Amino acid sequence: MEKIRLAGKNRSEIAEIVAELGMPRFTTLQILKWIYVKRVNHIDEMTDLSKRNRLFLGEKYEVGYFPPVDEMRSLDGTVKYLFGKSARDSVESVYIPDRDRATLCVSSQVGCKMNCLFCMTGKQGFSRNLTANEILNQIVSIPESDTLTNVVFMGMGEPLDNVEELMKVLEILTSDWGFAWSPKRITISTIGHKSGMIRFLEGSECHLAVSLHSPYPVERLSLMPVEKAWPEYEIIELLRNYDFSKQRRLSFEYIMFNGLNDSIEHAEELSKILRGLHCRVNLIRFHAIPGVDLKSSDEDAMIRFRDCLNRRGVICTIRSSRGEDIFAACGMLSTVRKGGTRTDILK
Ligand SMILES: C[S@@+](CC[C@H](N)C(=O)[O-])C[C@H]1O[C@@H](n2cnc3c(N)ncnc32)[C@H](O)[C@@H]1O
Ligand code: SF4
Repeated sequence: MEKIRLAGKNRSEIAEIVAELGMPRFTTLQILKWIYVKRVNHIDEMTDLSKRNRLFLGEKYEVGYFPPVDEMRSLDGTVKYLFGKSARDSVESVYIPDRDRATLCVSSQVGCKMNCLFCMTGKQGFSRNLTANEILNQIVSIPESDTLTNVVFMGMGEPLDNVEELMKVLEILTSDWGFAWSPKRITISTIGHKSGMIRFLEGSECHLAVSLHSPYPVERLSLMPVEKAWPEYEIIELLRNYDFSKQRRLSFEYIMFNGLNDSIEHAEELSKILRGLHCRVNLIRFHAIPGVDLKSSDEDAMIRFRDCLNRRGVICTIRSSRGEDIFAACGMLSTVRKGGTRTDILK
């Protein structure tokens, strides 16, 4: 029988297990420390639990961290890791070192329901949500885990479409019984999933990035079917109810498509719809994907767009592209290859 994984469980879930096994209440904090502070791999290593309790616990449970099954290293130091049991049920995470920062871009779903025109993950359709265990495992099980300064949910999937598991991971990362990280080290990127956004904004202090890509609803709809269910105007109005002027940061992601959304009129309209919001805009180069007839804007167009927004009082930066030689850049994560094996996945 497969054992239940302890990693990914929050304080109240561990307390329930402790009660179920008739262990003393203080064991909850001991177990949490072993899983999230010491990050041991085996229950046997939890040496301040009695031998009998370790035995009891080990009958049904395991710690549940597991290493990546493959990796690919870029010339610029970026590393792409693959997690999962089979080619069709895998996800990728990307480790991005940059001077004094080391960021991990994590996945939240196998595939995605949202079907954005320009996204490789969207093309593969939706398979399933990752569990809190599988999300957290990406952060703990890479060799560089101890050096991480930031985590961004910008890998495969829509994190707010898996909001309950996401919230559990955020609780573990930011609680003093867990990793005790500041929420400022964590950014969630969303297509603008309205109900998930409300849950996230009310229940955490982490940063939010919203993928916008056009200030014009009809144009956005042609790129992102989600515009129909959750129009950008509604999302922006919703965001006006929250305070982003202090610790918590709000940003908008904007992929620059040549001749489509990169004109000065677009920049002007964008500055209008964001007026009064404490936010910044990140411009992203489009990474071409097979079968999609869109091109990235060139450097000059991006600089013009950025400067126009900055002149209008909207802080705007151009995001540097990393790991392109190993297809680890934004939106290029997709492990599914028809009939592929795990070894061809990373070729
Ligand atoms: C892969 S998504 C995951 C998070 C979430 N689902 C979202 O859309 O914000 C992370 C970011 O990558 C962007 N992206 C997707 N495909 C891309 C591509 N081919 N080139 C550049 N960025 C892309 C998305 O628009 C989004 O801003
Ligand atoms: S861009 Fe985000 S929401 Fe859209 S298909 Fe890709 S992962 Fe899903």
